[in-house]
Amino acid sequence: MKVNGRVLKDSLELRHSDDSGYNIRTKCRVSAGSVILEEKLLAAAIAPGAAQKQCRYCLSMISPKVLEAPIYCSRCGHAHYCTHRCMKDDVEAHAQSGECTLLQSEARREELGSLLRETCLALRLLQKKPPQPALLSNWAKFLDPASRNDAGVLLLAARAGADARNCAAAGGVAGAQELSEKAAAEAVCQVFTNSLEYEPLLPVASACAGSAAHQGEPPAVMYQLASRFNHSCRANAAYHFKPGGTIVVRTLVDVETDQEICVSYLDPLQAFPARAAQLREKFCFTCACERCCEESPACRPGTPGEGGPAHPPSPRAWFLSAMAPARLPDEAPAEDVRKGMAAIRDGLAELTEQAQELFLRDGRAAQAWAVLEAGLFQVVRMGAHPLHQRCLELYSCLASACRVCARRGAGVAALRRAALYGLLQAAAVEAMLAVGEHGAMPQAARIWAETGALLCEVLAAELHDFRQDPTQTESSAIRGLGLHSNQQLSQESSEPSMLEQGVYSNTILDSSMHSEGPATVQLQPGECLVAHAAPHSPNNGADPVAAVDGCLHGQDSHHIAAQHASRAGARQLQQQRELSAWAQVLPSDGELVAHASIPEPPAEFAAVLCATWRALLPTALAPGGGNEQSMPAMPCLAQPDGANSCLDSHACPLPGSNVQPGKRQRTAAEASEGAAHSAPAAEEDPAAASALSGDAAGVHQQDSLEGQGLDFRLLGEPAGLTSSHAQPSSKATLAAALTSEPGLSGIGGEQLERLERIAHGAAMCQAHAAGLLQIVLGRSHTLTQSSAFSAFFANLPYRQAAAITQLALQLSMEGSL
Ligand SMILES: C[S@@+](CC[C@H](N)C(=O)[O-])C[C@H]1O[C@@H](n2cnc3c(N)ncnc32)[C@H](O)[C@@H]1O
Repeated sequence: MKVNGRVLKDSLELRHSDDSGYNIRTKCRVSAGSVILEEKLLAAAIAPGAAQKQCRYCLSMISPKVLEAPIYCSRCGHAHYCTHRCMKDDVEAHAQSGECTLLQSEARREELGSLLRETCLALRLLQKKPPQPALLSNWAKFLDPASRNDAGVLLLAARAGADARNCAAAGGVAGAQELSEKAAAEAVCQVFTNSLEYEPLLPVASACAGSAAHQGEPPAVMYQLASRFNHSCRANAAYHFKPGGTIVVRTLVDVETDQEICVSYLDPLQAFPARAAQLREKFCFTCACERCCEESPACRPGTPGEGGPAHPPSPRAWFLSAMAPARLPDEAPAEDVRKGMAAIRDGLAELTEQAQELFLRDGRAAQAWAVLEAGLFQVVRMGAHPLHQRCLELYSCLASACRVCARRGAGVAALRRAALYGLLQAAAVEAMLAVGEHGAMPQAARIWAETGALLCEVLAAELHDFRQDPTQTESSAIRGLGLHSNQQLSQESSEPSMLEQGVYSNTILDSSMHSEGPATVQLQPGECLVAHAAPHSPNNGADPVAAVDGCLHGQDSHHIAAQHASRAGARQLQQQRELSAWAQVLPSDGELVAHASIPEPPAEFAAVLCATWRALLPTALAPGGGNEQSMPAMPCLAQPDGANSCLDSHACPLPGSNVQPGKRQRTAAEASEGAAHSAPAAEEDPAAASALSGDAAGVHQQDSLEGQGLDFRLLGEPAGLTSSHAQPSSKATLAAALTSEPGLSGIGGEQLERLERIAHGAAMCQAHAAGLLQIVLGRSHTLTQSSAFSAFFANLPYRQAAAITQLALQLSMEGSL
């Protein structure tokens, strides 16, 4: 290995620059999907929660058989192994580093809590030959109370580590050397700066296993070289792990000679504030990557209040945060436009927080579904573009929440709803790729794969229902009575109400921003998967914010489109010189173009997904459907002026909003009272009760896109999911597989066609995921029936699984592979 211009891995070199310390660059052009580094572990440590489940040496999960007769270090009792061989190979490092001594002390283990993992890793790092050049520790920043309020905790870890090592040395452990607190503190900081989390199945993990990401903290791992990649929120490389801890780094796009190679330390789908906060809190640095420079408020056009430099934002940043305060006249003063956008931004930010709290932290799926869905439609009506980055985060949460509700008893109709949100999420992440955010490719692959898996689940549930009752019509399927119908949402029923939790805040409502109709979204005939956002022309040319922050406005026909199905639309955009007003602020041509090396979806993509969307939509239940009693009572959000009518009752997503015209609805305050007295809305309001009960008369159904219930056109059209009316060609293999399944011979034409559409959509999602995964993970992970992909189909009867897998395989071959 060489440093400062010397060769590292044939094509890589580690260079020092003053502003970002060491970074890794290519010495030659590298094409997308190339392995640029494959490296063995330098050191690893297991999180306390996983101590008995994962091998401390090779990091693999310990088999149930071994767990019956565990293999562990008899001194500390906390180092578990998968085989005697692993224990033998680890014995020296475990003892010499002082880790064994540290783990023997119950008091220390408790004192350190989750920091035990980092402390053990620091000890193991110190036991190795120090990597050269020395690893960055960011020591001054980590231990400065001004930049980190838990600096004291790091010192605690350092002290505990040093004590343990000194005890081991004093106790005569062979090879254990004394350690100063200072050296231990520096090693702890090096761990915080350079370690990675070992998640061997990612990015396929959450798609395949679903639960892997939620099984507690993964091991922390360090590498000589791989730990030295700088971060970018628009990374051009991504890593994954092989069993045993070896890391593989692959380029996501073509990388030119001498270009820096960066990976992402976080989920790049997050909006700028969340990313910035995470990097600051976890790594103590302010990201200086290209994307952050484009998205940070400091880089946005100057506004009187914000004082940033007056230059236009990048088209990408604009596109992914497009919004148009609705109901503002063309000549609205810039101040009104600004206020409108601020209200939308606040609304989205609040919903993101609610998603974090309700679902991710508290696991309240039903409440999260109801609250987020209501809020989402509201902010979209206020003018947020449905492909706004923050909507993407909400779709993700809604898809998971609906899926959890389906499992807890809301049935197949909730599962269909989950699939709708899955498709929206996938469309939004595809939009990111289409406008050049290639760092999101691993996430895009995972999301397409998950959406495919969700569609498979819908299919399996529908087939199950059909077998149970072959006479059932679609309308009985609507009630979602089939799948898991005897399970209640009991886990949530005893939870405090949303209002008690204070989740109903009206801060996202601003009376001036209420919209009568959807934000202006224009579709062109025949376009497939086209996302549009029409920027408001700068009506006061002096204020670029008004122009640039993209007020979508009716009479302003300039629009921007990213055609996801074939990236031609994004390319076309540059040529659309009718984008005159927008063109004034576009920094340069060609920025809204996907990287040429990103795989395009298979040819029939758009038509198939639109058909799948249409097949799901009429029978996807609104919140509260399916399993009535324990679903949350959902009052309509009150308007700030105290009026108690629903914002937009013909399209209100909430149960209870489909009451007779003129019927008084409950205010949030009344609902709060009702909730506080644990009197379900259902008892007070027969219409709401009927909606909650899943009764066909009361359920929000959408018999067609014109349905009176929740109008998904608002989201589906701009995401391109309704824009193709071309019928995808029928796949004979699927139809044959479906009709030949035992118990399905009597399946009717319409029902069969619906199921085919869903199955075809599943295959298409998997095929596109496979194309992306081939870049991220390599050819060995290409879709095959024997690969991990088969796990998606675990719920399906074998023949459908085989037919879909085969079709997906064929499509991925025909398509981008
Ligand atoms: C794993 S190290 C990367 C290698 C490091 N540059 C070095 O000199 O060894 C991570 C540290 O590099 C710096 N860094 C990485 N990416 C950065 C970015 N996008 N912006 C600013 N600093 C960054 C931060 O100090 C961060 O804590």
